[in-house]
Amino acid sequence: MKLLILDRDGVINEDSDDYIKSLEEWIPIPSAIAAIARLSKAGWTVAVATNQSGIARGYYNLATLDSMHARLRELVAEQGGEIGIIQFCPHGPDEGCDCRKPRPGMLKRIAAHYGVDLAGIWFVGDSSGDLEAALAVDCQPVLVKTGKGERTLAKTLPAGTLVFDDLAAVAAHLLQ
Ligand SMILES: O=P(O)(O)OC[C@@H](O)[C@H]1O[C@@H](OP(=O)(O)O)[C@@H](O)[C@@H](O)[C@@H]1O
Ligand SMILES: [Mg+2]
Ligand SMILES: [Zn+2]
Repeated sequence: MKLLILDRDGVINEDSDDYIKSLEEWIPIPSAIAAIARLSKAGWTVAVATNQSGIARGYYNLATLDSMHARLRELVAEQGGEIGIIQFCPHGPDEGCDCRKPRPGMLKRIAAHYGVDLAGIWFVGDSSGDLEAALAVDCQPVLVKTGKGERTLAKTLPAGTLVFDDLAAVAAHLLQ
């Protein structure tokens, strides 16, 4: 199974240090939407694993989060593709859940959903926590320079991390 797992904020859509608190603040990266559609049409399953501590912080609610994900699905479908499972962690940093990246709980749930092993599956993110979550379950850590990616690139990266400008470049590599 060709499975690709994506972080959301900073990879699929623009990120903000003030969180993405409303549908209006959810600004897709156009080339990322096109990349997801291209991958999907080429037989890839594209899943998402996203930290959404803004829920626990009271910045927005589940209905708002669902509206962002409905919009994401709509935009990809308009280009003939589809998004697979979207896993999110609604918890705050102090709740000790197993799903908040850098813990790999969401990646494990995605693998279980599709009945696949995570070893070597690419997980594309913009933050250190994404890369650490990947390593925790033997996924291939992939950093993109969009979102917080440039900031992450300025720090020491885990050995073996692949770096691409953006999701479109990741898709071009996978589809070459
Ligand atoms: O990149 P993904 O995982 O899709 O989502 C990240 C967001 O949930 C937010 O995560 C927060 O981190 P804290 O949760 O406050 O540590 C901050 O980095 C925000 O800027 C960011 O929008
Ligand atoms: Mg991110
Ligand atoms: Zn969680």
